[in-house]
Amino acid sequence: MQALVDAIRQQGEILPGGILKVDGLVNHQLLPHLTREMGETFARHFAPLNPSKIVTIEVSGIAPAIATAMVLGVPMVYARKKKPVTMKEPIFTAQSVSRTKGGVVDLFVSSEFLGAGDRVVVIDDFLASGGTLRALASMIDASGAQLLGIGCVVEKQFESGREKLADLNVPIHTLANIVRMSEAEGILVEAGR
Ligand SMILES: O=P(O)(O)OC[C@H]1O[C@H](OP(=O)(O)OP(=O)(O)O)[C@H](O)[C@@H]1O
Ligand SMILES: O=c1[nH]c(=O)c2nc[nH]c2[nH]1
Repeated sequence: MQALVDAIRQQGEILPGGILKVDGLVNHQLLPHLTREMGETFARHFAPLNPSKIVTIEVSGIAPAIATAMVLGVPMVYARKKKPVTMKEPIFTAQSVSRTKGGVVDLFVSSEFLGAGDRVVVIDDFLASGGTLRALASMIDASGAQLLGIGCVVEKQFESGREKLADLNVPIHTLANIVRMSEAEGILVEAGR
């Protein structure tokens, strides 16, 4: 997605620990035209799989996920990181490591909104080590739903998440790919894959 690649080139910043800051378009401020195009692009890519639901993780996955769900006309469910009193049992849960806040986080999805018969496409903001998507995939599996594919806005190729998730046997589609980044070289970003 060329507009996203251009925006990352313009706004992306390298932070310590191999973190790419794109707060101006993905993780703090959202740009409607860019978010809409993300949704349209994911929807075009995954529509042939005929998903019944889009699943993501709060908080930064929500915007691209709802943009995709709106085009496809299916519900979007997001895994919560704190269990509210309203959440009905049984609940599917897993743990992941937050890359931007540190520490282990719990993920919760109620069986009220995910279960056997659901055909799921997962949409998230970042594919880095793949740990968060692994955790979400385990919850989808536990629910009896079928995982059809994974879409991420930004892939950090140098963290090899795609290879680590290969055993899930589902297509992974990303919109921008960070091949590598360093203070010396800057951010080498190309179209997703
Ligand atoms: O592939 P991984 O190494 O697991 O990294 C990707 C995850 O890291 C971020 O979550 P984080 O908790 O940092 O942020 P968020 O609250 O902004 O969604 C991002 O939203 C992905 O879910
Ligand atoms: O804002 C972010 N920047 C990153 O580099 C990253 N990696 C995983 N999750 C991330 N979130």
